[in-house]
Amino acid sequence: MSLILRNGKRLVNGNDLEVVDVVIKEGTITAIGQSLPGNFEKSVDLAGKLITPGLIDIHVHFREPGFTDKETIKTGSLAAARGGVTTVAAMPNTNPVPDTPEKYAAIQDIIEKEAVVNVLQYAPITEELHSETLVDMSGIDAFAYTNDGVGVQTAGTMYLAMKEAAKLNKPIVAHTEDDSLLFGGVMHEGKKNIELGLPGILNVVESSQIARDIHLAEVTGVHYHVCHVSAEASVAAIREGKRRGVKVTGEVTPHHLILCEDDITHDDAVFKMNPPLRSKADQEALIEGLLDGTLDFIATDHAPHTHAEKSQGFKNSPFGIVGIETSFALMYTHFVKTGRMTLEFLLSRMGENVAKVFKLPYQTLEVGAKADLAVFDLESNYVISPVDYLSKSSNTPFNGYEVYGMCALTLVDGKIVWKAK
Ligand SMILES: NC(=O)N[C@@H](CC(=O)O)C(=O)O
Ligand SMILES: [Zn+2]
Ligand SMILES: [Zn+2]
Repeated sequence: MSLILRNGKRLVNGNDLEVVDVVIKEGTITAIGQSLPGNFEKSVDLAGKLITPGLIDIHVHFREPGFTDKETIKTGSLAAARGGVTTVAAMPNTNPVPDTPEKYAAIQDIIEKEAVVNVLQYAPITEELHSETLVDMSGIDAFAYTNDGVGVQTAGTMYLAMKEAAKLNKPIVAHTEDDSLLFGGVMHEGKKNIELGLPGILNVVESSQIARDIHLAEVTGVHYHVCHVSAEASVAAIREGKRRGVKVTGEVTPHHLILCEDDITHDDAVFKMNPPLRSKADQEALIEGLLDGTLDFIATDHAPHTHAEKSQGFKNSPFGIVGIETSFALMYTHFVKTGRMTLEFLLSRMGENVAKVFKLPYQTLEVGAKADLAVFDLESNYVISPVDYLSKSSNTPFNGYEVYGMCALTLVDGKIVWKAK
């Protein structure tokens, strides 16, 4: 099968683009250039849209096995394709938790059969995510280990996990949340929770565990990666850790970069996620942290829940929002269109930098590279609408937002896995 994508625009540097055709044969890019001659079995006119290596989202919940009413590996990966995301990493807070080689292999089997994009599967740090017994890390050959969904509550367990992961040269990825500081909180402890009369979640719930873990990472030498950083003090702790030479990295979500507690209009669980939307000052610290390299990249924490589950208000609904279908458009609209970052910077933080941090293969737009590609329409706007989602769930406060940067086409291994109508 030979395919030519005509009249795309690739990034040269900053925000500068140049018109190119891209030829793909047997899943590989075989030519890039202007007005390329030749006969091809299939030709697609990109009409001046951006063509770029596919995005990587290192933090998603695909809910399989166990919670397939919220999402499956099939629907989650279709949603990824619609977002221009060609590689994802799925969290292990499934049922069962993949805490044995057999349970882990069972998920790999589903991925092999069902996934339309590249899906990596995390293994947990402890059995049942319970902070007690470490999984057999050498027996479960995952790219990284995490208990995302819950924090590792005891320092001793985290220390032993880090020692083992360091020995295997694998990262420890941490959802940082000290349960003893939670006091039943459901949203950020700030202004809005008082206005709405809801119990708050302190910033130190997160930042104190990050501080603990950075010290443990320093003595164990492990690569320690922090999920969904939300608080100013957390950014400061990571910045200081990096300065001391600790192998610490961090991610930030589009929702924590774009929203803060002031944007919560009323008691609606569409605004409920963990960690919560924090103060304006926290939001600004996250943006600064991303811009200065303290936070290494963007990940969505795509966390689908059913409409029924999310219709129970802040107190009773589960934490989490979807994000994989809208991450590029939201970030492009709010940060590149407004001049706060270049397109080059954004794409690196949604692709190349993620690959660098986790030592994953990264497909550049070059002859000889595997054709994992995304095409984005930067010129026209559209309204984010739940009826368009390929995800089973639509729980996000961004429904109704007007954005630029719709994904028009996605290819994995040279095959079209998403094409906008
Ligand atoms: N982020 C969330 O609010 N929820 C996630 C768990 C998590 O990422 O901590 C989920 O699994 O629903
Ligand atoms: Zn988490
Ligand atoms: Zn998560």
